[in-house]
Amino acid sequence: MTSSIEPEAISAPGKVFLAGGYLVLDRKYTALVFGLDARIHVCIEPIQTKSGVTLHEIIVRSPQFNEAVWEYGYRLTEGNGGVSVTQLRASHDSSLNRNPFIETTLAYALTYISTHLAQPQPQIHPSSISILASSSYYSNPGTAPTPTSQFLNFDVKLSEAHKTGLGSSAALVTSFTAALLSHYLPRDVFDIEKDASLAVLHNLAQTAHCAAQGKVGSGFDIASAVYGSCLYRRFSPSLLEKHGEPGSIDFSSNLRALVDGEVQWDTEIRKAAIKMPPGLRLLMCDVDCGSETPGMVTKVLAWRKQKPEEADPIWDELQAGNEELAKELTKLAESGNQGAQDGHGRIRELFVKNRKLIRQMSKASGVPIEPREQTLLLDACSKVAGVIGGVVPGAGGYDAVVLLIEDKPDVIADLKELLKDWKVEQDSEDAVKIGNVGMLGVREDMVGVRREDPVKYRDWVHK
Ligand SMILES: Nc1ncnc2c1ncn2[C@@H]1O[C@H](COP(=O)(O)OP(=O)(O)OP(=O)(O)O)[C@@H](O)[C@H]1O
Ligand SMILES: C[C@@](O)(CCOP(=O)(O)O)CC(=O)O
Repeated sequence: MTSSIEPEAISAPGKVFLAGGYLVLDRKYTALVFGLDARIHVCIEPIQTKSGVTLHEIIVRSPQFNEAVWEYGYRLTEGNGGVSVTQLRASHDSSLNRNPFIETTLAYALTYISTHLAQPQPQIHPSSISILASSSYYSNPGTAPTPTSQFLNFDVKLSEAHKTGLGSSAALVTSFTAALLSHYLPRDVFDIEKDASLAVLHNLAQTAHCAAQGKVGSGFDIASAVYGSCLYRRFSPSLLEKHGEPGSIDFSSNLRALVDGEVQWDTEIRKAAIKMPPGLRLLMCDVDCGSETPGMVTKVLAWRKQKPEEADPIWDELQAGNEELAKELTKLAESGNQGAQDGHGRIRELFVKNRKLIRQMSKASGVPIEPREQTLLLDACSKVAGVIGGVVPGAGGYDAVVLLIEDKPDVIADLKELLKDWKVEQDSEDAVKIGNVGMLGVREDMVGVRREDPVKYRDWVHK
């Protein structure tokens, strides 16, 4: 079998989590996730070596950031342990600047690839990989190298970039995995246009992301990076507890069985269950102030365990509200926005009701999911004509708000005017000074992972 010697490029979308944060960590509940038109692109091409020279090296670059180059050596391990990856130093005394998402994804994807190539010595040729991200993933100002450039140069190190919370690691792991599989496997084994290959991609990206992230998430962000907007029910966490690590005995065959679905995945991804009605759109506002998701998750789950009698009714009511919201949006979309005459009354009510439950959850758990500052912001935005409703997305906190609005320039202009001088009153005891509130240039996009034309990235790849 021969793999592609042509460059390949793949992109995957970011996400906004409209409903079901915290609930979705439990398989009894679901989440409503929209993919966004902010994407992470990965372009891969072979490194040409002089004849007779055998290199086992993969170079990864993120050319929008300073010092963002990671070089890896790779080798097949004994005991069916798959491919192990070692980061190489640029020089003897330079320190390692690690990127756990790239390193882990590389080891998992190369291991899976090696199981499909000629045994006992699968040939994986050296390659060079470039990562390019839409500017809305980061709030740092950037400059366009040319007037028509699709991407910005941020001129900071990746560690200094301010994330806007659109799920950069999930979009990266998904597009990176898809680019490696498309490049190293023949089309009849992996073809991103085919459903069976999407399932392989989902399972592999989910497994690698979970390993790199420390097994904290529900996986909704990988599901939407692969499939786009969807109603999501997570997989059982026990699925990802037994495969071992790269280099451990039988990792290779365990991973192959897991990814190919020999071990049954119980994830539910329903694309048809969510749609955006024509004439409406999502709009995201980035609040220049961060929150720590893992710490919030730990606290909310601890409270739920301790006080199920308080938490369970909130979980059940929120789930009912979330399901109805998905149904209303889909019904409206399928009717071509018929029924919008009442100003989307039922959808408005559902936003209000769900927010009330989220505030109850915040108060009872002591976690600032919709803190007062965000309540004030959401209330003010919701009063702007043409705004149907809004929520704190995902885990909530101080990071962002997402609004459902009529897709009209006037509505956006009025919101811009409101946010221009937005300030939080400082009279409450817990007042956290939320910074500037900016609008992110993103909206929902139903499309998941897709193939791109590598020519688009030529200037960045050969920078
Ligand atoms: N352009 C990029 N190039 C290389 N690595 C990146 C890039 N963007 C993100 N990453 C990797 O993803 C990590 C950020 O992932 P993390 O899960 O913390 O945030 P996120 O997915 O954007 O946010 P959230 O889960 O809040 O939506 C970075 O530390 C880096 O390892
Ligand atoms: C709290 C949680 O349910 C959602 C987190 O969403 P976000 O990363 O804040 O968009 C965690 C998860 O599902 O992984």
